[in-house]
Amino acid sequence: MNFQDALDYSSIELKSSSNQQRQKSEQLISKRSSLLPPSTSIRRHASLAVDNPSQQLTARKGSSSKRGSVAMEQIKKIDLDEVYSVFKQLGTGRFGYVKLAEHKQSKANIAIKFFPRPQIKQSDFVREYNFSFFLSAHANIIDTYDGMFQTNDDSAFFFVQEFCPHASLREAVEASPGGIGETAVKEILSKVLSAVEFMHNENLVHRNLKAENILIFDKTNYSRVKITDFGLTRKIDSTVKYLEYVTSYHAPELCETVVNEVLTVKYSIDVWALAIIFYYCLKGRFPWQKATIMCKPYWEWEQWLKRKSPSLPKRWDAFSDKSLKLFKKCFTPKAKDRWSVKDMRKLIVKEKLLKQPKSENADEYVYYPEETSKSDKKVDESKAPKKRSLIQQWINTTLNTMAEISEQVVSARDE
Ligand SMILES: Nc1ncnc2c1ncn2[C@@H]1O[C@H](COP(=O)(O)OP(=O)(O)OP(=O)(O)O)[C@@H](O)[C@H]1O
Repeated sequence: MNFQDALDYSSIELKSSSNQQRQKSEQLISKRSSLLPPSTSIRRHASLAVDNPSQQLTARKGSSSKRGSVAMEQIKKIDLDEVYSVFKQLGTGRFGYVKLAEHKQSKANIAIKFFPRPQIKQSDFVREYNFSFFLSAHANIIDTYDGMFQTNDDSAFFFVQEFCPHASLREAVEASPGGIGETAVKEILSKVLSAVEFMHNENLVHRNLKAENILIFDKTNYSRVKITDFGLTRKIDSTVKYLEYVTSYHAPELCETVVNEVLTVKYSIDVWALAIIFYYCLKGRFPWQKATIMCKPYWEWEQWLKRKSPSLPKRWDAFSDKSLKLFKKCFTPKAKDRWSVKDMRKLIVKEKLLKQPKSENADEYVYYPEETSKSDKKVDESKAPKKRSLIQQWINTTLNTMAEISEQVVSARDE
């Protein structure tokens, strides 16, 4: 079996045509991966990855034992240029950068994820490697090859992954500003949800699901789609510090940044991010910048959800009733009431997602001012008092919140 065969082999498991085979593969995978490592474990047979990635990948897929030693030990040093020809940068993030490289011996293209030292702690690198390696058993999770290394000059830790020759979901959506369409969404999301469901079954929460971390290997029919980046992955119910930044993917409970406080990790964090990805793929934009009442589109959604506002904002118009049901169940501020990934998958696979094919003008906003034609004006005038009162409500709520915050700041200062 050559390297490419080994890669293909890795993706056969959940892609077999019959359901029976698929169930069998799922059982096999879940049996193998119930041996997830403790967060600081280290594997001992690191040199294999450098010698021959195809052999070690095949070995890993066939291996029944995956748990390594728990002790921290010296990570093997490698002369990078001896083993790999390192080419262009594929991407960069907060924790490191990913480069395209060729494994000299097998001539296979691979991706190397670097973690610069001393900024990145060894324990963080080891944890990410372990999660990445052990989760690779799933067909919709990036393959990580066996072995943790550091460069000879001590400048970085690194591990090796399969290379995705195409772009991430983010680039795919950016290339289709009105959304990538219902068929593509079903294909992509069913695979992403299958991968996340697998993680949740293993009591793990990804915590960094976003379009950039969904890699598309096949742009024509989206048959190979994989999730990546397990740097923030944690066990369910573990406690973590609040992140220092907030993005459009973050649930409301993550946006209430409280300095020095900790947060308990829950599956509902992933569920919220997946619903954002679902919206983003279908519409080509995010529903809001941040899930806080200071952000008007989010505030409007919450008002509608709490039945304080009778009308759903226009930007939700294109979605079918079933999609709206999904949003109601996933975009609820009460984290414990949110749907599971399994519920999401069932609905997305089975149901109609959009009301009708998107027309160019169907989309209102989020960040653009709305243009009203003369014929629309009549209708708008009749609705004007309601709209004004909603805006007034929003202003009042925002002002009240700001007043509360400044009171807290003043009392904290006085103390
Ligand atoms: N195997 C791969 N093949 C091709 N491109 C990749 C691969 N792995 C990562 N990338 C690209 O590199 C980017 C950064 O990788 P990754 O998300 O793993 O880094 P990170 O530092 O953990 O990022 P973040 O700040 O999001 O946590 C990805 O968004 C993706 O576009």
